[in-house]
Amino acid sequence: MDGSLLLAIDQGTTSTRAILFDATLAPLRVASRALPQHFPSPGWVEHDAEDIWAATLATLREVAEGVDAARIAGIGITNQRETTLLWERATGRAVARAIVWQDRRTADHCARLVAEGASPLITARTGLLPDPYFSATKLAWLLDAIPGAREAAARGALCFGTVESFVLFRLTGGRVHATDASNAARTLLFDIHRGCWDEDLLRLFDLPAALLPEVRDNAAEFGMTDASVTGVALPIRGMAGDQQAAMMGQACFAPGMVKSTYGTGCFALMNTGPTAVASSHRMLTTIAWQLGGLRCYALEGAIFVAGAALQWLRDGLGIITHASEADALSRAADPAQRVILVPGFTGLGAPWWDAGARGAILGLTRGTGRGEIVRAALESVGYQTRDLIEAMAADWPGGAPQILRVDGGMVASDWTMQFLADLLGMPVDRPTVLETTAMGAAWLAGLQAGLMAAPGEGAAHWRLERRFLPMMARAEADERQGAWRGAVRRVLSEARPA
Ligand SMILES: Nc1ncnc2c1ncn2[C@@H]1O[C@H](COP(=O)(O)OP(=O)(O)O)[C@@H](O)[C@H]1O
Ligand SMILES: O=P(O)(O)OC[C@H](O)CO
Repeated sequence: MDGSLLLAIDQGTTSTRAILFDATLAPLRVASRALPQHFPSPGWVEHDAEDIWAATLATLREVAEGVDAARIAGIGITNQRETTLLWERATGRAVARAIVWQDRRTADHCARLVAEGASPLITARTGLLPDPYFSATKLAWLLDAIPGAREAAARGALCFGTVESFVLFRLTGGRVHATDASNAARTLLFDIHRGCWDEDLLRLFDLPAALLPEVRDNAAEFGMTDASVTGVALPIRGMAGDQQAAMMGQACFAPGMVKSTYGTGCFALMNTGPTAVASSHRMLTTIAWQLGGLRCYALEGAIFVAGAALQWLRDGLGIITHASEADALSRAADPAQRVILVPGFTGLGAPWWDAGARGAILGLTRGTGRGEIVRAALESVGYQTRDLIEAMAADWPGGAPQILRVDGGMVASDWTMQFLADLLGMPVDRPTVLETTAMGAAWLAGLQAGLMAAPGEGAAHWRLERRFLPMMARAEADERQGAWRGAVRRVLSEARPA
C-alpha cells in the first residue's frame, strides 16, 4: 500500500470526467461521458440530476477499475458552478431538473432586485451582482414552481446544493450535505468576507437556512464514499468550483497571476491574495480558495459563450461537423473581411451584465462564407477576454498581468490562442496538461492527504507546452477591439443595468 494516487471528478457543463493522477499530478487514466443538455424554453438550460449522477459513477468506476483502493489517497470533486439542484433529504431524489448557470429564466427577478436597490447589499456581501447566472434566484424559482416545496424546505425535508454538493451527498450515501467556500461564494447567499451564509440575503431571497449545506475548507475531510455506491469506501478530501480549481491546477498561487479557461464559457481569474478587491469595472470578487480557514480571493471575469459558439455552428447551423475544423477554416478565410460575431446567445456577462442582450453577426457581405463566420466565432473569444483583462488591470493596483495562462477544451485551437496573444499584446502560456481543473481538485485532495506542498511552497506540477507571443501591431489590435465594442453596443438591451 502506498496511498499516492489521487482521483478527480470534474463534473462540467457538457461532460463529466474522472481522472486518476499520480503523486506528481501526472494524469494516468481518463474516463469521460457527455452530458445531455435540455433547452425547454428560450433562455432556459437544464440538466437531469440522474444524468449527472450516472456519468459521475460510470467515470469513477471506469478509472478506478483494477486499482487497489488502498493506493487512492483521496478524491477531489470539482464542478460547473452555480447550477442549482434541490433534492429530498430522505431519498436523494432531485425534485426537478437542475437549473444550469447559463439559464436566464430569473432575469425579471434580478431586474426587480436592481430596481428595489438591492445591488449594493448583494455586492458588498457576496462580491457578485444580481444576475440570473448565480444560484439564489434559481433556487427561489424552484421553490415557487414546485407545489409543496416551500413547506418541505421550511421543515428541512429538502436540500439545496450546487453540483459538488449533490455529488457528495450521493457518493456518501446521503450522509454528508456539505460544500466548500469557493462554491458557496457563487450562490449570492454567502458573505465572502466573514465566510458564512448571510441571514440578510436569505431574507432578501426568501430562502430558509434549513436548505443550506455546511461550508468547509477546499481541502478538508468531506467524508467517505459509501461502499455500496463505489464498491469500496474512499476518502473525499478536496472540493472546489471548476474555475477556482483551474487556478490551482494552473499554479496561479501568487497575487497578480491570471488564468483563463475556455470551455463552454470563458472564465478569467486573477489571484488577489488575502485582499477581496472590490471591482469598479463590473468584475466579480470571489473566493479562490479557503485553506486552514484562511481565504485567498480572486477577481473574476465570466463570459457565457466561448466554445459554445462553435457548438452552435456545429449543432445549430451545421456549418462545421467538429470544433477541430475551425482552425483550418479560419486560416483560409478572407483576411479582408471583418465579420464580427457577438455571442450574446444567453445575454452578455462581464463586463456588460446584460441578460436581455442577444447575439448578432455583423459585417456580412455577399462574399461571406462559413470560413469568415467560423473565424468570427474564434475571434469573439479574444475580444471578450481583452475586455476582461483590461477591466481587471484597472481594478488591481498591480496593473495588467504580464502573462495569461490558458486551459480548457478550446485552447486546442492554436489559431485562437495566437489571436488572443495578438489582441492582448501579452504572452499566452498553454500548459502540457490541459486538464487543469481536474488537476486542481486532485491537488486539493493531495494537500489534505499530506502529499502536496501548500500554495507558495512551489508549483512543481505546472509545465509549459507552448507560449504564443503577440505578433499583431498594437494599432491594429486596438482598432479591432474598438470595432468589437461598437458591435457589442448594437446588441445591448435597453433594460440593461446602468
Ligand atoms: N479543436 C478545438 N478548437 C476549438 N474549440 C474546441 C476544440 N475542441 C473543443 N473545443 C471547444 O471546447 C469546448 C469544450 O471544452 P471543455 O473544457 O470540455 O468544456 P466544459 O468544461 O464547459 O464542458 C467545446 O465548447 C468545444 O466547442
Ligand atoms: O463547465 P464549465 O467548464 O463550462 O464551467 C462552468 C462555470 O463553472 C460556470 O460558472
